[in-house]
Amino acid sequence: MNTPVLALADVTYRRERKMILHGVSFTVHQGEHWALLGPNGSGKSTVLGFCGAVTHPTSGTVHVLGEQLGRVELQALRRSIGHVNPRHPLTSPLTIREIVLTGITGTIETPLRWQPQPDEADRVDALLDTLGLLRIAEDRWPTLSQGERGRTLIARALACAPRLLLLDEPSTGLDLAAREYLLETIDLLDETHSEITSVLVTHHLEELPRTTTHAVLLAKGRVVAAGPAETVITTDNVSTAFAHPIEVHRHDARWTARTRRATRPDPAATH
Ligand SMILES: Nc1ncnc2c1ncn2[C@@H]1O[C@H](COP(=O)(O)OP(=O)(O)OP(=O)(O)O)[C@@H](O)[C@H]1O
Repeated sequence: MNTPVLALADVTYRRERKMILHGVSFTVHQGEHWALLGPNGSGKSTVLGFCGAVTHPTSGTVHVLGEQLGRVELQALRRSIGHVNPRHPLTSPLTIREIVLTGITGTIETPLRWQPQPDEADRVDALLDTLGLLRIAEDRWPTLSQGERGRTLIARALACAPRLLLLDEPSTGLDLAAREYLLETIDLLDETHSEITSVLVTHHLEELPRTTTHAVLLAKGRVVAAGPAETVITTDNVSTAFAHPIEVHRHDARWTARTRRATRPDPAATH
């Protein structure tokens, strides 16, 4: 078996005397698409911080792209990781094309006097095309819809040709049509960038792309279940994680969740 893309083994994380993660373990292999699920405060962002080589665990081990955190220069490792953060801290009114180019420089703004090489410009154009942004490539960030911003940030994350793509609640703030377009775009990456491994964080099962292969369900800093999506995202596991009776359904590779209603006597039934 190939070296895992991510391997968390018995990871704990403590901040200001508070235990945030208690023995989290899961392993991600190349080409898999993982979802990190759980209620508010369950530890999803903290786990994503390890996946992105941003934070070190308090104990346990984290291997990212074969390197153990704590024994490797994080900056170098991060160059192989594309991170889609909906709170992208851009302040200047860059165009979509300029923003995607900052994925190559690894910066938020365009570096002074930096010009892309012809092959880099071509790569960015190809990404703009894949993500349906070529026609509006000169539109500027402040004028973009949330959906256009989401797709721009995915193109930016892919510009450095990453091996691992992290998507932190990419559907936040999107209307129904924009969410569906974004999810279709993420599904398309399974064809256009089949070598990429991804981890997507969300609270909502409806926001899981069809191409999701695996999931980790967290609650209060512990793993409720981890593994193939269809064995993890079940009525029982989701109800346990969210401490609420939730009924989970899967149809056409998409998930839905709603409160499980107590069975009431059928008034039409005869006794
Ligand atoms: N630096 C910190 N200091 C103290 N507590 C922290 C720190 N970072 C996170 N926490 C706490 O750790 C817990 C897990 O936080 P985390 O942001 O990882 O959860 P989450 O599942 O991503 O939540 P949400 O869905 O609300 O974004 C929360 O209770 C949070 O308040």
